[in-house]
Amino acid sequence: MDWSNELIDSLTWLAISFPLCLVGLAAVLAGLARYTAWGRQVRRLAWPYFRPGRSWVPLAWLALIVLFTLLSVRMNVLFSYWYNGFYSAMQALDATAFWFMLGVFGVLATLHVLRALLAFYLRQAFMIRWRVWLTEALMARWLDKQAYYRTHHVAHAIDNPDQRVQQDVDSFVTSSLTLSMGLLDAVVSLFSFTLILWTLSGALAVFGVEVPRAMVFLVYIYVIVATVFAVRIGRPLVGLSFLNERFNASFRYALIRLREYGESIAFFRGEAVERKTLAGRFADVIANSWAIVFRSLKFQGFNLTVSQIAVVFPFIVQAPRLLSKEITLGDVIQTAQAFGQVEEALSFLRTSYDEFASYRAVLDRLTGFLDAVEEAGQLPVLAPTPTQGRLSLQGLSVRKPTGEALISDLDLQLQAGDALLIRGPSGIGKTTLLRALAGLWPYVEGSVGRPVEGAALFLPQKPYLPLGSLRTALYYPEPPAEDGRAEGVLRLCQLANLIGRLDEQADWGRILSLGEQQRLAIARALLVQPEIVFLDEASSAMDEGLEHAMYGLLRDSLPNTIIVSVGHRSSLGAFHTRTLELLGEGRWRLMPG
Ligand SMILES: Nc1ncnc2c1ncn2[C@@H]1O[C@H](COP(=O)(O)OP(=O)(O)OP(=O)(O)O)[C@@H](O)[C@H]1O
Repeated sequence: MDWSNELIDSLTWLAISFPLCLVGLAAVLAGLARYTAWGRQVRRLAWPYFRPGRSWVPLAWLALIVLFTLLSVRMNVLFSYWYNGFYSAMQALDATAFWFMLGVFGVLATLHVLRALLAFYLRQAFMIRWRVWLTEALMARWLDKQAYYRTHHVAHAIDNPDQRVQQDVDSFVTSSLTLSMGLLDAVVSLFSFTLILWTLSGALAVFGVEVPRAMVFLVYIYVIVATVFAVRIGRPLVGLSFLNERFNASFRYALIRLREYGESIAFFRGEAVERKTLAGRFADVIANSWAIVFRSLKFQGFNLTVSQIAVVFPFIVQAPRLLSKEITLGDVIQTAQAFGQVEEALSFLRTSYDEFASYRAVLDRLTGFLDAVEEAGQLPVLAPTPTQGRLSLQGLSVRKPTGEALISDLDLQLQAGDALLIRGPSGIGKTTLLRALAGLWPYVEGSVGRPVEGAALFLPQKPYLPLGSLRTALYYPEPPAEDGRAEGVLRLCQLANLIGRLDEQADWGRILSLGEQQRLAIARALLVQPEIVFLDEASSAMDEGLEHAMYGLLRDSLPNTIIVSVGHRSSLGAFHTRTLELLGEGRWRLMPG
């Protein structure tokens, strides 16, 4: 090896191999996307980010990572020649060559450290950027057209969507890069070190037959046989790794529910039942972990044995040629190194099998998420026609997901200042009618005209209080304002005691009583002054006197607003101009007062 020319040689090597690798990588990815189901899943998830029509930056960044992967292979090749020269110098007791090789090492080691640090930075920065983009894209799709809600109605509802957005995106990005660059590294190393091994290996007599370049053939046969066995031993890890994620997610979900419904469970003294549920789900996690441990023991045991044999194998084969002075000690060391590199490269499939198994599971979960979101997007929606100060229902029919009629052919007109009370026994479809009017319920026909967006307000029985201050909750979903109106409406809703705490950050959904939360929702209506307000048992937790006061306040403060209420108390009738009674099986009756 001529070290003085090496810089030029290495640059030439890079100039040839870099474009070749880019083309090869693109061809492999295109082939996988065309001929394998998981390749198509990768394309579906990755293409929107790498599409040049959007931006060239991700592809350029990836190309830079490919370049650094090639540099790493080239450095390994140089190190293998360095070992040869260094050991040969020592064997020859050549002091000049020895010190020269130490100088070469100094240059190589410096370059190696710089390359490793830069490569690390490039990879991490690339992964963070990709993760940010993909997470934002999935969050956007999750929030678009109320997919977070409507996915409950799809045929293939998904478990733990939160885990998919948060954890699986990270795993997808990391594994995509490590697996693809690992493969590239393996292929280029295979070429480079097979060449080295070819020049260093001699003939070997196998059962009396002379095999030329025996070392090259031996390493290939050895690893191919080992890989076939390893894939058979490792295959069950695919399913086990999928189950691992599922069981953990379901255990975590049970823990979250325990926290969310803590108070109800505490009232019930339901600890024993909860412990049983938790223990059951945790037992699944542990049983699966043991199954992974035992399967991995077999898998890793096999892999370790294969790698250990590979350490001594080249020495045994080359020893006779060294002893007969056909080759130098440096040649033997370089052979062992090249053998190790070829073995490692060929073993890529075998050693990455478990990571690939988890990767497939991640792909299934992420594409399952996209499927559910797309399916939710295709569910029919009854988008309301915008009107001003008027509610108009024509031929409105609402069904259960099973097809059972809840309301058939409803015609109704309400003008500004009108108020409608919807009544009927529990489970008859009152809330579902409001969902249909809001455009959330998919099983609906007919037409709805009503004020939309900020001009319509829906108040459910259990108000939603977002994270943050009380002021944020009061103005939600508008940004909080400090215009003095919040204090006024709190006073009107008999919540003056909260005025001093408007900017306090707390878990208000837990602190305030349900009645207080419902009054806070009424205060929100007073602030927003909508053209139409829907109240779904929004005063159920108040006593009759307070409910009376709140409805009186609504009517007086918002005289032109249409009020549509769902409620059971007969006293509510006084505040409504019409009553819609649901009678079951789709029948209904509209009455004055
Ligand atoms: N997501 C859903 N999937 C399947 N069935 C549903 C779903 N949501 C509601 N239902 C069914 O639709 C019917 C009407 O429910 P809805 O909540 O509208 O009743 P309601 O009249 O408001 O009852 P309540 O007075 O008890 O609040 C019920 O039988 C309910 O089980």
